[in-house]
Amino acid sequence: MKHDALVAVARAVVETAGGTPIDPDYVLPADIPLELSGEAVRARLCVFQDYRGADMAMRPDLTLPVAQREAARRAAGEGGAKTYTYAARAFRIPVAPDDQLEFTQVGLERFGHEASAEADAELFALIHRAVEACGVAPSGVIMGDLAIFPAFIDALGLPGVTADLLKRAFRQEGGVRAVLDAASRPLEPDVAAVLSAADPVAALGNLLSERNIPMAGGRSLAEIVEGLKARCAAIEAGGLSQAARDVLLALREVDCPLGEAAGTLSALAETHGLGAVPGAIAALKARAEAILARVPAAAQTARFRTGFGRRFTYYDGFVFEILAPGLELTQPVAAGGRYDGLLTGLSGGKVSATGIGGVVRPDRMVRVRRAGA
Ligand SMILES: N[C@@H](Cc1c[nH]c[nH+]1)C(=O)O
Repeated sequence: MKHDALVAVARAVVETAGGTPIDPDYVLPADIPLELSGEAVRARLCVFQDYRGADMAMRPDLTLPVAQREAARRAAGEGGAKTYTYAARAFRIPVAPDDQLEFTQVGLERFGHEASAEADAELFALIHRAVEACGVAPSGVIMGDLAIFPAFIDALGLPGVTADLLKRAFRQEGGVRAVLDAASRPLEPDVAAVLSAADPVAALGNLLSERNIPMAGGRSLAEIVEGLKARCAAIEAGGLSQAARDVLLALREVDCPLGEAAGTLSALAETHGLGAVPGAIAALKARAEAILARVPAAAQTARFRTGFGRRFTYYDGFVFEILAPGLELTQPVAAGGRYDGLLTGLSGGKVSATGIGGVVRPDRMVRVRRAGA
């Protein structure tokens, strides 16, 4: 089957969820994807300036422009539960020579439906079915839950600044380790001098250029200064106990078959005497059971990783990627997850509604099928 035939097959599966077809704005104000993409996607955004000199971006996915439309619809006073389906173009600078900058995502976004283990499992099963209908047998599924790490942080009862710093650090690869290392030693004198300067952002810029240190990772100087201030506050608040460090390091490492995830996390919480985590773990357990009931093959293919889920920072619960033979780990054939806080964020707090969605990538599935033929 050629690309367009796979698009049609995937689309037919996705449309069994009902809903309205949509093809929203191609171009977004750049700050929306810049703020809501994780480092990996942020580095791959297609950004340009328009005639006003304003930074704009080609949509890197459909979730953002669809959610933007939905936030506007709700802000205009409309409500209810809504499902949108699409087979539409997205734009990212390729990670590999065989990926294209412009590619089609076939998927759906659902707003205002009850958030539950069943709803998560239903969405995952639908996307999994779309992959299978395209003739691709998933070689692996990676799942995460963005609610787990914050629940452990809250249960540890850390000072507020430290807890916030760690929750933010979790969103970056290697971030938690860096905070744990940094929280145990005082700020380097030249960094402390930057923070006490009249204009810390300018002082940081000078320090970096004096030392010939390039900017990497897509963060602005102002964001780096914010991070340093938070780190400073966390150190002043007493850093982290050895017990807290042990839990967080162990938590970060959890990578196990989906069916074992809840047990592994409960054991970790119990070993460290953390009483307040069971709610988040029970939600994970119910979801894992619902997924394994609907997609029995996931018992062999699906793994849970605490540290997974950083492609977009709008995710705040269940998140997954489906992998296929012959493609890199960075090239999933399907992905999705829950983002119950996104509409609130996009509307500046004017509206709120649950959100969940997922996509498949026919361009990658064509290559998997060709390689297997
Ligand atoms: N937009 C995500 C997938 C997704 C859709 N809905 C929720 N998640 C991506 O491109 O990876």
